Amino acid sequence: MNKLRDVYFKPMKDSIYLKPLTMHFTLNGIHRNWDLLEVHDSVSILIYNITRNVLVFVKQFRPAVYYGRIPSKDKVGKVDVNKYPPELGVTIELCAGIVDKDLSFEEIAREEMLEECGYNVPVSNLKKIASYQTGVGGSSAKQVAFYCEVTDDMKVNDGGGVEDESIEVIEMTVQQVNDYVSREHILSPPSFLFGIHWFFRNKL
Ligand SMILES: Nc1nc(=O)c2ncn([C@@H]3O[C@H](COP(=O)(O)OP(=O)(O)O[C@H]4O[C@H](CO)[C@@H](O)[C@H](O)[C@H]4O)[C@@H](O)[C@H]3O)c2[nH]1
Ligand SMILES: [Mg+2]
Repeated sequence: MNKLRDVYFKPMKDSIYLKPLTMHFTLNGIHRNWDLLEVHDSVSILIYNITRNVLVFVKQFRPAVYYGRIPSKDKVGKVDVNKYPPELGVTIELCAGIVDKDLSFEEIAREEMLEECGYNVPVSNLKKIASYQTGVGGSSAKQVAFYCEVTDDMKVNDGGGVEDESIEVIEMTVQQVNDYVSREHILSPPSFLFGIHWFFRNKL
């Protein structure tokens, strides 16, 4: 259960995570500008626990999602968290992480599985399923998606992420995932949908 308080929005100061800039260019003889954000490349991992036949996901509060779900008029000043509870910003996602170290995509994926989900898995268990561009409007980067089968004896801690991350590890059966993705609005990113559909197509 997330307890949220003291929420307000301010313009961004210098960030080590996001670098805003404007690209100036001439395309087909027409001069144009495009505002964009530089972001990190990333990995995502679709985890399937073959001991109990469940898919393993992470559930977490996403500030950007929460922000997007509050009407503009109520974004001014302190946000009324009774009117806008934290659940508005809680997503279900694949285990995933940014490439912010000088490691291979596989090694980053291995680390994320351990930090976020508590599974200690050899790199050789990771199967690359795709590589694609995230975003494409305001920001874009490469994401490498992996599939990884795990067993209960690979679970060495509760997961939950590092430092101030507040991640809940959840498990869903194929039937539960099927019900979840049949909702009218799915509070999950496209990488999650991609992974699920890849699994339905290739593993069932
Ligand atoms: N943006 C930002 N602002 C802060 O103030 C800020 N303060 C700290 N951080 C740090 O950024 C890192 C983000 O965590 P991850 O490495 O696990 O990456 P994810 O956020 O899980 O993102 C992945 O998964 C998503 C889909 O599931 C995809 O869309 C992304 O492409 C993909 O990278 C953490 O170390 C966190 O401590 C901030 N990050
Ligand atoms: Mg993550």
